[in-house]
Amino acid sequence: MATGAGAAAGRASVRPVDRNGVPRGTARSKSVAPRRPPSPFRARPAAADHDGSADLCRVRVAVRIRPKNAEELAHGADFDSCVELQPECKKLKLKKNNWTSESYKFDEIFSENASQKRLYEVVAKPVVESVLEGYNGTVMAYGQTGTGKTYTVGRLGKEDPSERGIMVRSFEHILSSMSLETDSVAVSYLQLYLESVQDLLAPEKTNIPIVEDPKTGEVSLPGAAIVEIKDLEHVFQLLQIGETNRHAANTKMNTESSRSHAILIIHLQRSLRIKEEMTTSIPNSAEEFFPGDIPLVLKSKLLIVDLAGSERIDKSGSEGHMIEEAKFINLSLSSLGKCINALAENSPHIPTRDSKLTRMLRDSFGGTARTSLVVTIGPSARHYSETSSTILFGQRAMRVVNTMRLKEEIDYEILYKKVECEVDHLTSEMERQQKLKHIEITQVEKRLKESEMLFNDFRVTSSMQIENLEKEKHQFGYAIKKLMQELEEKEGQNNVLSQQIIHLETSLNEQKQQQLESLSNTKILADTTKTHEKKMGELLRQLEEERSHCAGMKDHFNILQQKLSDAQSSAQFQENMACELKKELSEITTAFTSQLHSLEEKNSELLSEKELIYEELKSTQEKLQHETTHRQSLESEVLRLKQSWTDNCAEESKTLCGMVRSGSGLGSAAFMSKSGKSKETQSSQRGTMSKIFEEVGLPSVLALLKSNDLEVQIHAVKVVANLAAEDVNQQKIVEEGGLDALLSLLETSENTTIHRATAGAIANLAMNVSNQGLIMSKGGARLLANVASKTDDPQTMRMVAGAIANLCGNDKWHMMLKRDGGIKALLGMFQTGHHDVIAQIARGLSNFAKCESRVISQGHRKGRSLLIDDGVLTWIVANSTVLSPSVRRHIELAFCHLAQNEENSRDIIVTGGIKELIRISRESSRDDARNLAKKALTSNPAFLKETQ
Ligand SMILES: Nc1ncnc2c1ncn2[C@@H]1O[C@H](COP(=O)(O)OP(=O)(O)OP(=O)(O)O)[C@@H](O)[C@H]1O
Repeated sequence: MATGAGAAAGRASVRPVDRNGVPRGTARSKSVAPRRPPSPFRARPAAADHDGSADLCRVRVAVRIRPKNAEELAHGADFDSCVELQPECKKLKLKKNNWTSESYKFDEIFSENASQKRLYEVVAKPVVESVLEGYNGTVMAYGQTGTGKTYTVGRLGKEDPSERGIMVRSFEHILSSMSLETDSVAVSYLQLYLESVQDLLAPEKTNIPIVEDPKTGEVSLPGAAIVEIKDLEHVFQLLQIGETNRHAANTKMNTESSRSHAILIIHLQRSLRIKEEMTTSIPNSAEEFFPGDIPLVLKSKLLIVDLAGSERIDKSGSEGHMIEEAKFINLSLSSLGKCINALAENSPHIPTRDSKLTRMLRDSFGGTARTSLVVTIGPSARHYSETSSTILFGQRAMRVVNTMRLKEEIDYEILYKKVECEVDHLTSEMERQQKLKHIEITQVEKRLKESEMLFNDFRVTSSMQIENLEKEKHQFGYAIKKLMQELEEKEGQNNVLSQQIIHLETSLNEQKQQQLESLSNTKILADTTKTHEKKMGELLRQLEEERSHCAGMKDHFNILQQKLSDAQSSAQFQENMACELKKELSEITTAFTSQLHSLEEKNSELLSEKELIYEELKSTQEKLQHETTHRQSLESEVLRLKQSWTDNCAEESKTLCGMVRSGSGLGSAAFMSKSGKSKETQSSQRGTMSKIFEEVGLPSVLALLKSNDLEVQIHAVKVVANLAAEDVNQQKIVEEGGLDALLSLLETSENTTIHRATAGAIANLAMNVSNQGLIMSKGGARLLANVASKTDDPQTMRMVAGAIANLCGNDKWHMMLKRDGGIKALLGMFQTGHHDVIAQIARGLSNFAKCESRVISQGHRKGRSLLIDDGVLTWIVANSTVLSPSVRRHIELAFCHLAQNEENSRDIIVTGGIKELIRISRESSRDDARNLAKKALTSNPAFLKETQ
């Protein structure tokens, strides 16, 4: 019950819905199931509808009437119907008497013939559809005890699918609408019993704290088991486990009355991807970081609540511990009623914190969930006032308006994984790039080095070559110069020779002239001429030689010149080559430098990208850290509040209990009200007793227990017995010595009426746990057993059996109870054959076996059952089938609890109990007994061997 509707904030993004239930400003994801047309149950306005925008979220209320049961059919007018249905106009008439009636309009009316299927489709299906779309939802059954809440909500119908109730059908619907590959369905199953939240799937977890998020108002139970669902078979298993662990009892109003509120929470988680075009209210940073691909989850919860029935203790016949249970049930239901009233009247204060039930249902009434309520009623006029108050509750609930909101969250887990993946990917990419870069640099460096070496080699060889060429050139130059000189010298010599020849020719000619002139000296002249001619021939030959030598020299000079020019062109070529190599080297260096630059740029880009991702990762981690710290501080705040609340509650509950009891009056004295007297006689007797009590005071009344006058003694015991039915008096009676006086009367008196009334008083005192210890330690069980062995009065036996049955409900005293003969006495009273006595025996054995089984399963005790030595097993096997059905159901349950202890296997087999176990597993009318019997038959190796 939300005290403020606009409390949504924080991590989850909460979007309001439009008139069709679609979140405003959001395009729906493909993965979300398309909306179905609204069901008539959802759309049809009711008498108490509010303004248009809230209509869709008003709590929807349907009424279902149970068919008459065997008792109602058997009795006549007393059980006449007080309800007249007009389903066609969704109205019902409640008849106070033949002339006064009132008419009420609801969202739907279901007659006694309405099928489970139709009820699911009209009441629960629209809520389940909303839950599949991401909203929270609640389906709840409310009504008087025995009017069909569990039938409507929790019926398993494993064998007969048409019998299936809302829980099973919701799972069928959810599992057929979801893909368990991408989405998940999980369940928690809890009971609220005596104001303690217990896990029905892990019963060792008790007192589970209820935690409320102060920002969003979200209620959670972090201590409860959340079991992921695999398939429908798994659902059946879990629901059966829950049913077996749920507290139930046999009351006058319902043989299988639920003594706790059962709350099934189905957690759905559906994956979404928000695409770029979608407008979301997810933080911008996330969208910037993962544009167009933000992992989102729609988380929703469906609460299916089977409330324990409201009951009038006097009517339901609750006794002992059951009275305590009934008080807690009524208290939490009255808190729920107060919250509904406050919400219906728009009161500024909603007393949500008054009970754990209202705290757990905070979101269902006045919160963000779509809520449907089935109010169950019985037809009988005998229960007119309960039916009327149930109907008024439903009418008020119809005025409660919820504000449905869609809750979507960033899937931080997936986001975190995604970021991690991205970082991993980038890191490995960066490392890869760095490796590649390193390889490239190494290769380029290697090539550069090789080129440098080549270049150096080339430079050395070419400079050597140039040097050689220079040398050669120099040598050639020198040789040419020398040749030229020689040539010049030869030419000089030639010139001298030519001049000599010219001179000789001239002188020859002159001599010839002279010869002509002097004929006498002809001979001498001829000789001289000959000598001269000879000399000239020699000179000509020398000249010729010189000339050919000169031509050779010229050729050699030409060759040398050719060689020089060749050497010069080779040096030019070498120089060109060096230039080209230089150019190539500078190109390689430039390319390498630019490659190096681009790699460095890429590297710095990758580094800054990595830094960005790290920052985002850091902020996500900080967010998570912040969330965790916030949650921890909330938990400690809740613990602190819980402590102070518990302290306050202790005070308040005392007061309230007193009020409830005073409402039920002395008439609720369980073991005195069945005396067969008329109501008027009882109430006048009660009046007289209270008067005596008020006027004379408890000490004086207790003193009269020791009176010598038998009549006075009888009246005093009756007064004490009636007073002992009230919790408030019990402690005083014990403190003033009343218990001692009663036990002493039981021991000393021989009077049957005294025995009966005293046993009744002790039975009433034995309802209280602290008194049980006193009764046992003062030998009460032994004295009760003694009376049982002496009396043949069925009413006395009923009181004695009732007292022992109450003591059986406390495992601390089991050993002593057995030792003092309590169990034997219980079985011994069976011979009376009186139904009421046998019912108490059955109740006692069932209490004993149930408590013992619990203690053994929790490992606090070992060994075979204490009941076996006293012959209980043999008795059960021999008698269970001849007992009346209502008694047999208790006995079957007791037997099944005994069968859970493997230490009892041998005795069960020897006494022929296997047959009985098989019979119970097939025929028992109690689902829990059938389930326990099946469990024992399939899990106990000794039984398996026997059955094979
Ligand atoms: N619509 C129905 N059709 C047939 N039988 C029904 C219907 N409603 C209830 N019953 C029967 O009535 C009996 C009591 O029903 P049920 O146990 O569901 O009541 P309840 O309201 O849950 O009671 P309590 O609050 O005591 O647990 C059961 O035997 C059940 O099978």
